[in-house]
Amino acid sequence: MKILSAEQIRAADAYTIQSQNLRSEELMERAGITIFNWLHQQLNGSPVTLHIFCGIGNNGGDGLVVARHLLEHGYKIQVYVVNYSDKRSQDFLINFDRLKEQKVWPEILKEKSPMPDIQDGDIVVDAIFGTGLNREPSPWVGRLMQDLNSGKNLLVSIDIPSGMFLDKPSDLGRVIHANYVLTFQHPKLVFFLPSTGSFCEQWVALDIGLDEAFINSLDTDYELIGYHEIRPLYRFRSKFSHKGTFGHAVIAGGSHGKIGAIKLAAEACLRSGSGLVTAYVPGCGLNPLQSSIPEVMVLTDGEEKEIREIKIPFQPTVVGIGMGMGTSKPSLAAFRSFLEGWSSPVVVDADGLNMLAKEKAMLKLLPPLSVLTPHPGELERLIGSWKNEFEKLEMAREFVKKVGCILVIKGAHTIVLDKEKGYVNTSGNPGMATAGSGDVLTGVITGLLAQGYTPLEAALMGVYVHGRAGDLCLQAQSMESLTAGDIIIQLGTAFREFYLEDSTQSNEEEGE
Ligand SMILES: NC(=O)C1=CN([C@@H]2O[C@H](COP(=O)(O)OP(=O)(O)OC[C@H]3O[C@@H](n4cnc5c(N)ncnc54)[C@H](OP(=O)(O)O)[C@@H]3O)[C@@H](O)[C@H]2O)[C@@H](O)CC1
Ligand SMILES: Nc1ncnc2c1ncn2[C@@H]1O[C@H](COP(=O)(O)OP(=O)(O)O)[C@@H](O)[C@H]1O
Ligand SMILES: [K+]
Repeated sequence: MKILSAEQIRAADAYTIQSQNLRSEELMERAGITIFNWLHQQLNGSPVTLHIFCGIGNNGGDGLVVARHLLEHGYKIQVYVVNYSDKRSQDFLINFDRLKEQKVWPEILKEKSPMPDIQDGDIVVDAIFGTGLNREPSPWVGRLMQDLNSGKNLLVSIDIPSGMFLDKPSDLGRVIHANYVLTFQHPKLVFFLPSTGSFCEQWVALDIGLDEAFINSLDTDYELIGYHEIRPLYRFRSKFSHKGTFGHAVIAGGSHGKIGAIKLAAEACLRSGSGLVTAYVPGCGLNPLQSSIPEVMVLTDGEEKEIREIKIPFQPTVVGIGMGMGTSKPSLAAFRSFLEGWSSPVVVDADGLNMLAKEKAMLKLLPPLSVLTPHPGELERLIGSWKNEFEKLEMAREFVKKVGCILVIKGAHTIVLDKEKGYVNTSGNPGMATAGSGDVLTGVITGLLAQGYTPLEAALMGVYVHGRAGDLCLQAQSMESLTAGDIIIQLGTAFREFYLEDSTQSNEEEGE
């Protein structure tokens, strides 16, 4: 699903009005009714009081439409106009009059107005600012937002939490902390970034009939990926395939005390369908690997405790490298000389990334379209520090263009970047913040590359399937107990869902 910028949202809005021959107030009515229907479905006529805070633009206009429909369906409402400007929009004014026709006179809140009386358990609907925010809210509006945030009320934001910019950092002291964001048609990038995402606890994208053909024609910087985007990439196996069809992956790394990283990555690689898997480890890895995963072949370095040279006596399809490897001078030299002699995409993780950060000249040795899988700490070592999430993404995009790689920025919503686009993943859960889960991801991506998926496909499918396997773990256990090994076990079910016609996946429309 495409993630639109503020400008693209305005364009889709304008295009829809024109192509469907609508008046803008009719689109607002449709938007407001859609929000009302969602609320009505959840509340089912409950006697709770809803306090609707409206700005003076179109987001406020939406709030007024919602208020009118709530009233018509017998809900108890209190409506406020947060009067931060005199420039009321046309459609706001139309709906302001319609509400007054229903004998509702909203309370006008100004700088010195006392905070309205809201009882614990009442619901607050936030329609103060939408996508038209173009400067910081003034301090008194910020204070009102803080008061609303500190109450014991469910906070439902229309379109976006008020005070949040879509394409630049926001002053988070002046942003509504929404329990639910009822957004129009497509989710916004800020819902998925760590700093702003925590202000959007759950989001729901509501279809208001914006022209999807037009939206599909837009070239967006970001896309959301879930089951429906990944399934078409899935390749069914032909009846006459054999293990040679699915490649031979090498998982290289490990050092004394860190052979487990290779065990996890190699097993995940195998369970993602690589025909053959060989682990390349220092001598101390031989026995533990041979006894724990007999399906995986093992090659050892002459050294016992760390890798000092990487000599692979056959031509592997793909190499995943760096997990638990350490960054000592001899290991770095081995990595460098491996890259000098290697020309097809590699998957680099963990200490492989740290070595690239230590000796940036090695980045030039990376074969084109190699997949790099940093967590935030590794990313910072690679690209330098950033002031905010937007700068981070800009810097990461620059890096991708310069190096010619695919970058998998790991996190709650992992973002896969190639030179064209960013893909925001929707699967996964905080239970996956556990030792070794990144090693599993590297194994999965390497296994997919071994089978012939392109590097971008392997990164996208790998990230989605890894998160999905993590989510499946929670059907039988808790976030606390989840281990990286459990994720490997669930890979089977996660892949199997691609065979099923009617999967129950629907995380595109609703997220947390
Ligand atoms: N897209 C769609 O498909 C649909 C969109 N719809 C709805 O429209 C919403 C966008 O509405 P919007 O453009 O009127 O802007 P909104 O956020 O209400 O702000 C109002 C005005 O406030 C001003 N202003 C800005 N910052 C300020 C500040 N800090 N302090 C003071 N003033 C400030 C600024 O005007 P300015 O003063 O700069 O001229 C701005 O124009 C969108 O989120 C959705 O809810 C639906 O109705 C239909 C379908
Ligand atoms: N809160 C979270 N929600 C979803 N996925 C998460 C969360 N925290 C971590 N993960 C995932 O778990 C993995 C952690 O990787 P990493 O930090 O490299 O772990 P390790 O180094 O222990 O292997 C990443 O794929 C990341 O996206
Ligand atoms: K809002």
